[in-house]
Amino acid sequence: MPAVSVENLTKRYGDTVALDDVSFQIPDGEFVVLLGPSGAGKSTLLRLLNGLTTPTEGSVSIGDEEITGRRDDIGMVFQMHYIIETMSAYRNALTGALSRTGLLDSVLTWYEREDKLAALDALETVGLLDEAQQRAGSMSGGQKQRVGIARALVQQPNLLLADEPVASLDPKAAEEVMSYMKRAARERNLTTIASLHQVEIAREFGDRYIGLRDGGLVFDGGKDDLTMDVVDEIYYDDDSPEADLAREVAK
Ligand SMILES: Nc1ncnc2c1ncn2[C@@H]1O[C@H](COP(=O)(O)OP(=O)(O)OP(=O)(O)O)[C@@H](O)[C@H]1O
Repeated sequence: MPAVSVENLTKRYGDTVALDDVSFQIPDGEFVVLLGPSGAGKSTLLRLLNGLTTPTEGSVSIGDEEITGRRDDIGMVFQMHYIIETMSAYRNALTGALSRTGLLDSVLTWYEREDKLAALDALETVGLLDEAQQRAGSMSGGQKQRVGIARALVQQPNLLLADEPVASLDPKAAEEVMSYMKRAARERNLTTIASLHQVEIAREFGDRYIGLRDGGLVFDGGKDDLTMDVVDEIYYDDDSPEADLAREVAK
């Protein structure tokens, strides 16, 4: 059974078709990169996968369960990391256990021993064990994003979703963050879907690529199939710097 099944998924906002009859299946443990210009529907798809919004038509299933609302077993990493700057990396990672612990317990700092171990384990996975007690606010953008990944891992997700996780980082930090995300996914056989603007980084990390344009699926394939023509097809009338760079890299 696939880890994720998307069947004829359509999302309309009034007259806007944000996602148009999209279908695909993702096997367990695959690392999928979502590509597409601004407005293509990437965030909408991630929000549907996370149960943050409901389909107009079609369905999304995790394993054999159709998603009907927000779920605790789906980890999310955002462009803005939303970590708490005054807390240590460790305490930020621990908040990933909130879905199991409950808000009151977390405020009173009653975490289970297994959650504490999970937080340390997750920090180790993202290369921040030595910085566990460092105040998150004093960390670099890349380190903060790695704390965000650790927090998502503590949630013990069955699916990891990342919406433009490295868009606000310089290329070196972006590559580092993606390396750690890939490592986390590999080590835990964690099915991951990450939307990325930077095709040069995408090329390095994806097992598979899904290209969206105007809400429709225009590409679904591996690295070798991600040719210049395909990139042009995905970004056809987008003249943003990211799209120009994408074409440059695909040459
Ligand atoms: N809540 C909403 N209400 C109305 N329209 C929306 C809403 N969310 C998304 N849209 C529209 O749906 C389309 C797809 O948007 P979406 O944010 O999914 O694209 P995207 O590929 O993630 O773009 P970006 O890279 O800029 O985030 C756009 O036309 C957008 O304006």
